[in-house]
Amino acid sequence: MSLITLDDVTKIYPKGTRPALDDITLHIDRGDFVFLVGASGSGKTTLLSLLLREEEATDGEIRVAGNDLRRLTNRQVPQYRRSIGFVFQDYKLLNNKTVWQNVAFALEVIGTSRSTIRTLVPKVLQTVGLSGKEKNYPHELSGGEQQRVAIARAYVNHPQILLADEPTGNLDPTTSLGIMEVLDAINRTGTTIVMATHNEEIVNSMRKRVVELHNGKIVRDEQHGSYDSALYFPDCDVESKASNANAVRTSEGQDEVSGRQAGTSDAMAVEASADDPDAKFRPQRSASPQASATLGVAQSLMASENGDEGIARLAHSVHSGRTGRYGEVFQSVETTMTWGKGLSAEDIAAKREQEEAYAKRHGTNVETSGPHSHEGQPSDEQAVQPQQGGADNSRVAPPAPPSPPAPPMPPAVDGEAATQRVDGTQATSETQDTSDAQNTNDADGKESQQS
Ligand SMILES: Nc1ncnc2c1ncn2[C@@H]1O[C@H](COP(=O)(O)OP(=O)(O)OP(=O)(O)O)[C@@H](O)[C@H]1O
Repeated sequence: MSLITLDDVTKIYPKGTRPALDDITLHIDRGDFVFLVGASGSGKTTLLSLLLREEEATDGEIRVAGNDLRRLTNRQVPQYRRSIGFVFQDYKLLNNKTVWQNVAFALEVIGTSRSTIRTLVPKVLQTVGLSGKEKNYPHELSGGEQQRVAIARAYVNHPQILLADEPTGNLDPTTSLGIMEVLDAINRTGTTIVMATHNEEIVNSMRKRVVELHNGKIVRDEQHGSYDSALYFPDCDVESKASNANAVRTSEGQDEVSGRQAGTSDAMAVEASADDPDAKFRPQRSASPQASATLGVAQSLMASENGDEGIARLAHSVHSGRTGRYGEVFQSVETTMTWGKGLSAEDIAAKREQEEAYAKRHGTNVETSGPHSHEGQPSDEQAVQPQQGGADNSRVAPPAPPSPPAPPMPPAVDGEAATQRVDGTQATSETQDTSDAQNTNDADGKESQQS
C-alpha cells in the first residue's frame, strides 16, 4: 500500500476562480523521490499544503502514512505534522536562535529528552555539513547554509516523509547541488521525498519520478523523468541561453539520449539496492533509532563512492558550467561574483586589484591575462581557498569536474553581496554557550516551527 495517496482530490480556494487542484489521483510509495513540476500556479504548493494539512481538500480522499486527512481533528493536526518534515524555499528559520537552537527546538517541542537532543543535533548538523556553525545565527549564514539548517531541522526527527517546496529556489547551482546531495542521502535512508521545483537541471540530472501539474491537473507522471522549464519560462533571454547551451552540448558530442538511458538503468540499480538502505551505514552504537538514521545519512554523504548517479550527473552538469536555462537566469549576484568558490567580496576585490596590477606591469588586458587567468582555469589559490562562509560547506567531494569554467570576472563589489558573506568575525555567537540551546524558550519560536 502506498505511503501517500490522493484519490480524486480537488481543491478550490474560497476566492479561487478555478480549482487549484482538479480531480487528481496520485499514489506515492515509501522511499520514493518525487519531483513536482509545472508552471507557476499549476498547483504544486497547494498539493504540498494538502499533504501537510495546512489546507483541506474540497473533495476527494487523502491518506498519508495511514492517516485519513479528512478525519483528522484540528487537535490531531500538530501531532500529525510532526511525522512530516517540511522545507521551504525561504528557509523560515528562527532568526533569534542559533543554528543549534533552531534544530534543537524542533526536538524540544515534541518532548525529546535533553540527552537525546545533545546526541542528535551534532549528528544532523554534521549530516548537512554545518559542523562548526552551531553558534551562528541565521543572518551569519549564506543562503545555502540557511537551507541546510532548515533541512537539518526538518530531518532531525527522522520523519518518514519530507516535503520540500522549491528548496533550491533561492540558491545558485553549486549550492543547490549541495542541498540535493543532502536530500538524496536522506532519501536513501528510506525517507520519502516530495519536492516541488522549477529547476530543470536538478530534475534532469537526478532522473527521479516526475509528476507534472498543469492548471491543477496531473498531465504527466513519469519514472526517471525529465523537465523542460523553457515550456514554462519562455522568456527570450532564457531562450537564447537555451539555444547556446544546446549548441555547446551538441558540439561536445554529448549524447543526451544514451546518457539518459544509462542513467536510468543506474538509477534503477540504486533503487533496487535500496531495500535496506540503512544496512551499509548502520552505526555500531547509537542513542536512538533517530540517531542511527541521522548518522547513516552522515556516513553515506561522506562515502562519496556510495553517491548515486543522479547526484554525479548533477555535479558534472553544475561544475562544467551547464547550469541550465533556469539556473543561469537565476544565478545570484553572490555566485556570479564567486562562481561558487566561497570567496568573499573582499577576496575578490583583492584578486581583481592583483590582476589589474599584473596587467599593467605586462601591458596586457586584465580580462585575458594575469596571474590567475591562465588557460581560463581558476588559480590554485582560488581552488584551495578555504570555504569559510562560502555558499556550500558540504563535505561531499563531488566528482572532479572535467574542465571547470573560468571564473567570471567580478563586477564591482557591492555592499549587498558583502553582507551576504559569513566572515566568522561576528562576536554575537561567541557569547552564546551551546548548552543554552537546551534552555531555549518556545514562546517566540512557535510561529515558524517547521512541520
Ligand atoms: N490562498 C489562496 N487563495 C486563493 N487562490 C490561491 C491561494 N493559494 C493559491 N491559490 C491559487 O491556486 C493556484 C495554484 O497555486 P499554487 O501556489 O499551488 O501554484 P504553484 O504551482 O505552487 O505555483 P508557484 O510555482 O508559483 O509556487 C493558483 O492559481 C493560485 O493563484
